[in-house]
Amino acid sequence: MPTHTKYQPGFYMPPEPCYDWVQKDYIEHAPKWCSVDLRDGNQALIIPMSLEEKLEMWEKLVEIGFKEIEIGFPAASETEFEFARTLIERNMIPEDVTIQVLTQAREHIIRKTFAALEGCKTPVVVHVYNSTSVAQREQVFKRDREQIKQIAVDGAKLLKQLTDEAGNDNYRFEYSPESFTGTEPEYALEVCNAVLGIWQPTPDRKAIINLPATVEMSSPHVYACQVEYMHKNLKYREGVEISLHPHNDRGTGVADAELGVLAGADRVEGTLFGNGERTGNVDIITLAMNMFSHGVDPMLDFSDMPSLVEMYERTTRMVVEPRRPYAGSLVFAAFSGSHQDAIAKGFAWRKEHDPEHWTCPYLPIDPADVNRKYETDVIRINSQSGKGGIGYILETNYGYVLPPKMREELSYASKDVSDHAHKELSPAEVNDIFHSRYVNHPGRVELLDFHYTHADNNKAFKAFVTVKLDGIEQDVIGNGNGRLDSVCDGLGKLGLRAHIVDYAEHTLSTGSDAHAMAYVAIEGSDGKLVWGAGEHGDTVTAAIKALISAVNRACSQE
Ligand SMILES: CC(=O)SCCNC(=O)CCNC(=O)[C@H](O)C(C)(C)COP(=O)(O)OP(=O)(O)OC[C@H]1O[C@@H](n2cnc3c(N)ncnc32)[C@H](O)[C@@H]1OP(=O)(O)O
Ligand SMILES: CC(C)C(=O)C(=O)O
Ligand SMILES: [Mg+2]
Repeated sequence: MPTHTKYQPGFYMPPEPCYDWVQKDYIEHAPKWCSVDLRDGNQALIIPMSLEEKLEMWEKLVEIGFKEIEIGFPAASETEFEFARTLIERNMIPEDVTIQVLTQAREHIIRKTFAALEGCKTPVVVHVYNSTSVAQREQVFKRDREQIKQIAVDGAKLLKQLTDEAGNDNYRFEYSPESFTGTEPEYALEVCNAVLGIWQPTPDRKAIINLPATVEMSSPHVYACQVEYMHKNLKYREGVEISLHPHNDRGTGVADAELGVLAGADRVEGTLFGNGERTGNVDIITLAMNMFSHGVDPMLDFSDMPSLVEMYERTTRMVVEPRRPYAGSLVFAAFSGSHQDAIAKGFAWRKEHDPEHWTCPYLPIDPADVNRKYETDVIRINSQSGKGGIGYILETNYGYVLPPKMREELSYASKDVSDHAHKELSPAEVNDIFHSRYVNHPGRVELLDFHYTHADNNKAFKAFVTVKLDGIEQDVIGNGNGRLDSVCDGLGKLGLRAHIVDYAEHTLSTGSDAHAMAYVAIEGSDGKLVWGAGEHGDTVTAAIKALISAVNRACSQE
């Protein structure tokens, strides 16, 4: 039987209070971003990307606007090494993009890494790491604090030496106390300061100290305190960029990054859609779009999310789950009635009152900003949907503006269909339900012909109507104050109930043929409303057809 008693918190709070970050309410400008898709993302795939796939992903990352990209772990495999060589030899690295490579703090691996970089003229970050956590010191390296610090120092020295030998002043350095979150903060600080002592960074040639939540071990506020402690105590702070590298083991990688930036970090390493080891690296798309939704320019372009999802799924063989923030197929979808109603009203309100800003209920951003479609992605119909949604679907897709009470009735009818079929209804299916129930509805009465005379300055109408009633042709004359009224009178003379309670009409602005739509409610034998709709090229015919549809439906209910 599994028991929680074998677990205990494995993290360490800083030795001094570090809570300044609490007083900041949002991130005011974008941090430096570093994509680690081609390294941390790639090393966690069932089948790592091929050279061609890495190249395609690289081009997309550049297009999105990443200025720092960890391209791989060149000592890991031939593909990784070749990828670095390909970018360099084919001059594929834009001048304003810095490539970054990862190496363990081991001599032969560092040397191989430098070999992969030979001849690179554009800026490079060489990123070296060793684990500093209590668990790894004891269990993996079996070395004490001084010895572990020495691994970092030796690695840092070798990076500096090889860079000096090659005369590469376009190289900068990054150090990660890997498993930082399982390391005592004061010890992590000691190791990082020892590394910085070797590199002696300056504001002109900054070093990067990366603080990975290699395994996320605590609530995000603890990580924020750890980051703030490093921010306040690191030596050479003016010459150091503090970088975050959250993973997502507890599901709060995004919160780690956001609080870590508030706590003083300058830079964030992460991946598209949170790809990466185990539960993934922090999702840079979510971080960037969270800023965007606060009105802050994230300096990354995610304006075509569907094509990004397509490229990512193809090259990594991973899946973007439907509820992945800003990107999943369902993240803008409203099935439930009250949400649909609020969104439809929000759209209308924005159009009329404040087209410049986005305050729509239930939608944190405008779906169009990530190339998602209002027509298909937002209001979707199933058994949880309501009249607001049905009205929106029919209006936006087909131009039908149903009277509110009719919308309500149609929404219950659609709900029923969806409930019994156990499926979502497409706009076309909703339209079919609408047509088959209401529009030009057949029954006992069929309109064959009509014409009018009018008198008293259009205040009195005489309708001459020819119908087939139960298959027998009949002529009837009706009088009334309006055209429809006079037809009602005529139908009444044939013994049909045709007392109009509600009426609406409009022309259809969409489509090549100009059409008219009319909606009529008459009182049924039980006093309830019976609706009908008529669609025709001519407004008056549409109205009479709507009336006859309602009459036919009322007859069939008697
Ligand atoms: C949290 C992270 O994402 S870190 C990045 C992890 N990514 C990867 O490891 C992917 C690429 N790695 C690889 O392809 C391989 O690990 C290689 C080619 C780099 C090295 O492979 P190997 O030589 O077989 O060694 P391996 O990686 O298993 O490491 C084991 C040895 O290195 C030591 N070691 C591991 N990491 C480090 C480090 N950062 N610094 C110094 N020594 C290290 C271990 O203590 C162990 O030492 P031992 O041989 O004395 O027992
Ligand atoms: C190499 C380091 C930065 C890493 O990927 C991690 O600690 O998660
Ligand atoms: Mg990582």
